[in-house]
Amino acid sequence: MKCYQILFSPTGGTEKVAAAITQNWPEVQTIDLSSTSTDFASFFIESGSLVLVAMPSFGDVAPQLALDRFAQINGNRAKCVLVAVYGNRAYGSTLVQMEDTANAAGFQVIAAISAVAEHSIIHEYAAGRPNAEDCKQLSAFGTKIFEKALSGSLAVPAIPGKRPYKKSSSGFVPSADSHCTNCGLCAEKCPAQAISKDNGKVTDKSKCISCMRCVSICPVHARSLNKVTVSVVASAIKKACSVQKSNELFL
Ligand SMILES: Cc1cc2nc3c(=O)[nH]c(=O)nc-3n(C[C@H](O)[C@H](O)[C@H](O)COP(=O)(O)O)c2cc1C
Repeated sequence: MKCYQILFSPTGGTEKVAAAITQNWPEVQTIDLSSTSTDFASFFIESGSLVLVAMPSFGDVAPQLALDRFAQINGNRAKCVLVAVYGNRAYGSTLVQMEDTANAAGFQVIAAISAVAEHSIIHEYAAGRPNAEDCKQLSAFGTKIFEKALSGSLAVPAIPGKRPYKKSSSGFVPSADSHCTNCGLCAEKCPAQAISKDNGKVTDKSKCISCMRCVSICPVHARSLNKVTVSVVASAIKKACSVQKSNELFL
């Protein structure tokens, strides 16, 4: 069985979760939804394949940019596993939104997972997750899913989440301080092409999806969110984030 992982992982948490789930799968080909140079409509997924699709939850929904790119891939009736990764607050409608997109793109959803990873804005929430215990559990989920795919079962899992879902919205636009050397890495790696290639201090607010990739990859740590905004958000979600959430498998 041919295996794929279709990933949107701006700061690496989603990628870690996906790696744990697919640990015992045969060779896995990666399709990176953060790429700005890929023609996603050109992918041909073989019908017998098993495809993992993983995205972070941003404000209870999936990042629209990632959904739009995923929607271009022709699922060709391949079996599909949806993974929503979140920072220990909540994942809301993320999985059902991914389910609707997967079905419309021609995939057959046979499983879904919600998994916790370090919060990419408030790093003290879910710090260090997925940890070794998470990875062991996620890998066991992956094995169960692989067995279901091998069995040929197309039973559709009951996936939690509200429809209709709210629109994804952002608003946290990172800025660069005087340490910025204008190296261009953030502009090159920004999934939304929101940062000027000529001047790293210029960000197009209408394009920025607040994914935090630029903050996480800046080699001189010149990029950050407004500290007051971060502390307001941290207080607002503190209660919801204080109870450690478990990873969930819907099979
Ligand atoms: C703009 C934004 C919104 C987020 N919204 C939520 C949320 O609603 N619930 C939650 O638990 N975590 C939320 N998070 C945390 C991410 O879902 C989590 O850190 C995820 O692991 C990030 O994936 P990545 O490391 O692959 O980028 C948010 C993060 C960002 C940047």
